[in-house]
Amino acid sequence: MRVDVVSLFPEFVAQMASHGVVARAQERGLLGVHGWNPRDYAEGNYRRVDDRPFGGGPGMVMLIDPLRAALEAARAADAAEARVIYLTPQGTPLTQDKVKELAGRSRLLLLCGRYEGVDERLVEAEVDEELSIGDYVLSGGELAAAVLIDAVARLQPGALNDAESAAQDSFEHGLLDCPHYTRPVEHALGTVPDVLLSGNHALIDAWRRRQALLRTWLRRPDLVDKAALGPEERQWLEQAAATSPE
Ligand SMILES: CN(C)c1ccccc1CNc1ccc(C(N)=O)cn1
Repeated sequence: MRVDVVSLFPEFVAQMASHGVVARAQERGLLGVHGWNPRDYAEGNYRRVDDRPFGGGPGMVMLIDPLRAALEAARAADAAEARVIYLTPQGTPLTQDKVKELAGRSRLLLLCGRYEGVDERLVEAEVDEELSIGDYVLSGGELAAAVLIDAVARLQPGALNDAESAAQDSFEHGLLDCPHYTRPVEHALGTVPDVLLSGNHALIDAWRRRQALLRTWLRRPDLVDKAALGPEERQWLEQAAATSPE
């Protein structure tokens, strides 16, 4: 998968892509991340990339032409068609299902806004979809782009080894993850649930699934409704709900 990022701080995203799973995915040729700075395409000796908003008000708006030129340069760098995504608080909330859909594409072009955002005419002409990583405001779209890059990188076949993909699996089924424990067994902070020391993997898997279900039910009931629970899991939850102190 190729990801091009249009940003006034391309080194920001390149930095994030040079660590951990994303860096390894790049080393394995599973992913390529490329930055494009609109300032490199800005005219005039001040190389303006923003200007004051029509209608007045505080802040600045990103100019169309430097962004458009950066987008065109990014498109021209590879023959594959790119899905153009604008990261913005006004976007559709990003979910794991959307991440899975995007991870299957061959090319993404991420537009990162700064200031008060981008001239709407550029958005209408160039953007395929607007996505938000959550209901909060950041000083730029770069962090949101980094989140999206990380999430799609993990889903590239060959990006994760078996242990890491286990961590991925929990949310894959729309549930929260179960608790995790490691050495030592005895600690001032407490002990480890016996079942995890039993070596009985059927029991351990059942315990983990129930813990994930219980946590999801307690912390994110909205996810329980969406998760495709088996009849036995739904029945178990009803029992837990009946006995839970809540
Ligand atoms: C400067 N702002 C407010 C802005 C305004 C319009 C577009 C982009 C930005 C960049 N900021 C962002 C971007 C994304 C998210 C998110 N929730 O995905 C939060 N903030």
